[in-house]
Amino acid sequence: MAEHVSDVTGERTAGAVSQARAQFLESGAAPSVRSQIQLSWARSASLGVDPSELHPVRPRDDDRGDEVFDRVGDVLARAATAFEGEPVSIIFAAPSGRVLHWYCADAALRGRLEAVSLVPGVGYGEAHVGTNGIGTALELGRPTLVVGQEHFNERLSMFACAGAPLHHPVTGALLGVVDITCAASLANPLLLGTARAIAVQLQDALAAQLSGRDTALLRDYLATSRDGSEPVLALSDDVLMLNRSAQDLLSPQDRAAVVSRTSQTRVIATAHSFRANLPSGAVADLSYAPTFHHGALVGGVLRLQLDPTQDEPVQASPEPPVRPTLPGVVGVSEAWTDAVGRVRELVAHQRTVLVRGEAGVGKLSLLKAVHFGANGSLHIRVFDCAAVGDVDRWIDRLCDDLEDGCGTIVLQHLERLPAVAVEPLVRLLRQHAPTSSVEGPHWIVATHTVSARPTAIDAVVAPHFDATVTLAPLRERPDDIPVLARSMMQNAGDGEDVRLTPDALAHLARLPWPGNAAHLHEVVRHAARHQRNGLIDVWQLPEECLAVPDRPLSVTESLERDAIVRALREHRGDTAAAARALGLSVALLSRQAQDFGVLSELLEPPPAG
Ligand SMILES: Nc1ncnc2c1ncn2[C@@H]1O[C@H](COP(=O)(O)OP(=O)(O)OP(=O)(O)O)[C@@H](O)[C@H]1O
Repeated sequence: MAEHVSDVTGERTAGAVSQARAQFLESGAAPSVRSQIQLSWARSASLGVDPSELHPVRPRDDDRGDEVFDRVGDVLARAATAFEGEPVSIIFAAPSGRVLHWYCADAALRGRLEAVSLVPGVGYGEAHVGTNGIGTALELGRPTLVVGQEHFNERLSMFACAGAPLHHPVTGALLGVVDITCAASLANPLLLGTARAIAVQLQDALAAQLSGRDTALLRDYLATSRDGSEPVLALSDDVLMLNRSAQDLLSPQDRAAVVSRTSQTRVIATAHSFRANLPSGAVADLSYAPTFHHGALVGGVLRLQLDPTQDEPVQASPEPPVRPTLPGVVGVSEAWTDAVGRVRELVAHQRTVLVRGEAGVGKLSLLKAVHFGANGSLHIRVFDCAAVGDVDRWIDRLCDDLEDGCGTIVLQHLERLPAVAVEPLVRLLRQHAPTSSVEGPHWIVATHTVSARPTAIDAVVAPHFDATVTLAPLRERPDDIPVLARSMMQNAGDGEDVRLTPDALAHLARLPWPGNAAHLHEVVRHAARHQRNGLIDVWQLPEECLAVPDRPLSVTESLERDAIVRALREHRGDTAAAARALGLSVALLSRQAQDFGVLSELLEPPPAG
């Protein structure tokens, strides 16, 4: 066997490497040098690296090295303090070989490093400067020591460099390299062990930044999609990963449908298969394997095949926008369209109208909508009866605006009118009635939130309006709920195409909505803010939608309900695990879940299918 001459400590050996290098530069071969150096020299020569002079290049910032350095920089800085006062430098470089950071407390060494441009921003890959601790470790993907004349470039032969690559703790992707550089005369095999130990510390720091749940899911995903030929997805509540084959195969709509369909069966803690019809018309066969972390279900990995008879996914057509009944409002129920028709007609005939209904039912929205001009202008002035202040001045302002004749006066929240303002307002309504036939839009309408018991407003003020229109609560016009929810989602998506699945829309239509449209609006906005893949299914709706209590809940009870729903959702219907997470007994959790009207599907995983 040829004697390898790279024993880094021997004088005689250093001379032999020098000779081998000269031989290589002359003949292109140097059999006596260890093979990894010989191959690196060959690569350097074929890349056209100059063996005598350095030509520093500054590679473009095309890798994610800075981002990685941000995450491990503190650990590296701490490791570097161990070398304070020593003539060594610790360098971190990106996968491209671009030096990102260096620590060097020794002024003389610093000067020598600067002389060879071994400084941040400069490329030290093999393609830039030939064989060296940074570039060759990156090329080989393993710790590498390069000493003195083993450097391809003569100018670097005064150094010894030990490079240890930094790999992603889960994916194994190359993220950079830690290099220790010192004078060649100080070369020591321990340099390599030290560089490797620092790289391990950095990798541990990266691992600590990953949650155990994510790591478990990622590991299963990588194991399943190893050869990359089969479409694979991994998903949990927070993560969605697709390999290239899955990305190529699925249109965004099909992708969202697969995720949605899977979220319904993810509560099942055993591997299972199912079929799904996709928006493109294709049929997908899906095999799902759950992932566990410390015994808890965290998500799972999905292998997918499209039915071979339908292998050409068709682009799904976009969901048609909801057509508003009037500008800014939608509704299809008879109750809604009747109310709109009556208000329009009364306003057109300059009659004073009182629009009654529960809180948040859409009284003001309806009045605004009927007053939108063709040019988008709004011809109303809203006076909030809850903010009257000085009654005389408030009535004066009302009169002025009526005389201006440039719009309808809306008295919002008439039920909150202070008692002292009742009589002056009644007087105004009486005076106003005869003038309502005068040309110009100057009539009065009001919104009135009804309460369980009649109030003074019902008895004293309401009779002075020409007509009353009552807008039914949402629970009495469930047909409006899906159109309202879709329209609200179109506006809440912030430019993104976010949708509620048909199941989610149907589920929303079954809920009682004590806060009416305002309540629904709040829920839609919350769901849009927390969505991850553009499609919101029943299980991604806010906690309150997954429980239907048969009585109003107190604030504390609502918080308890949310915690129970969250835990059941997180543990995929495993009541024992959810109870453990909440510190409750299973019996108490079940009792409370029942009391709060938690959907039974959350307590019993749905069957696969
Ligand atoms: N028909 C509708 N179409 C679209 N959005 C609606 C409709 N009805 C109500 N909304 C929305 O519901 C919310 C509440 O509506 P609005 O303020 O008109 O209710 P309200 O009955 O006047 O409430 P309150 O009496 O509590 O002040 C608003 O965000 C509004 O945009």
